[in-house]
Amino acid sequence: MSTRIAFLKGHGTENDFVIVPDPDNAVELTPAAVAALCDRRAGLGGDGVLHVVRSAAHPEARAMAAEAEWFMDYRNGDGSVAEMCGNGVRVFARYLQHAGHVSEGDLAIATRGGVKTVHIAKDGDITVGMGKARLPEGDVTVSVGERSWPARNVNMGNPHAVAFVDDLADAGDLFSPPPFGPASAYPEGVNVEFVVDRGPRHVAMRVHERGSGETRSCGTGACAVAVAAARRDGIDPAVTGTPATYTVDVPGGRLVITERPDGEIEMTGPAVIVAEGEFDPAWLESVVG
Ligand SMILES: N[C@@H](CCC[C@H](N)C(=O)O)C(=O)O
Repeated sequence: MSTRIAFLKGHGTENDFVIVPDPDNAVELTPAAVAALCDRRAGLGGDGVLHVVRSAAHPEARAMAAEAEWFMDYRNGDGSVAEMCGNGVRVFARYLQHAGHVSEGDLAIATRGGVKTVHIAKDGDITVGMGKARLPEGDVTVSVGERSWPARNVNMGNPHAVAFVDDLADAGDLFSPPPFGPASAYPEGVNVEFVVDRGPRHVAMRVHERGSGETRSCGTGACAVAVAAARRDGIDPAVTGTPATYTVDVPGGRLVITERPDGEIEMTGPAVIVAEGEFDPAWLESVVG
């Protein structure tokens, strides 16, 4: 890692990120460096890192460069790599706007989960085309300690297990021990959502994220929850020919999810930049060598 590195801090429904602008992909973000940046006591603190790189400069994104100028190289707080981050991609778009790279309107962002279309609205909210959900067949179970719940396996580019519970407090302290789904269904680990009903097409959730622990929100998780809730309610837009919209409350705010008859899912929510600065070079040296 070179010595002088700029950062920003941002969040989407309080799913918070350290943003590292690095157009030429010159910063070596090792897993240890990411974990140090995300450390809430000894580092800057965040659920993950949004590494902002031009697609043409990143080996994983070069093939998408003609479609999307910028690549969201997303990392979880423990340094692991994930395919997609729904709150992250809104905050990523907000950063591009803040830095003057884009203005209000539509843009395409490359992610490991493919190119996502993003709309920055005048009112400040950001809408992301999240793609289609996959619903692998087969029952899955999520467990916390001695307790288990049946869950729905939903893939939003990344893996989710959605469990409907009587009370969000049922899940207890999601950190000790963390919830898990069966390794056979989730060989790469899983994000677990616990969900309760709040009203017609309105649910609330808690989430334990793979690689980050319990967070205040998860955008891909909210999409997985909306789809699982719709199927549970007997609603499939592909069958009815009508879009289905669910409001999903998360501990850090609210997301609105619409599934269209063609299966495409759109998520709308806020994205905020809260600070910007430069890492202290001596500190960086000490944590990443
Ligand atoms: N917070 C994210 C999801 C981030 C990735 C996830 N932890 C994984 O490993 O799949 C979101 O808003 O979608």
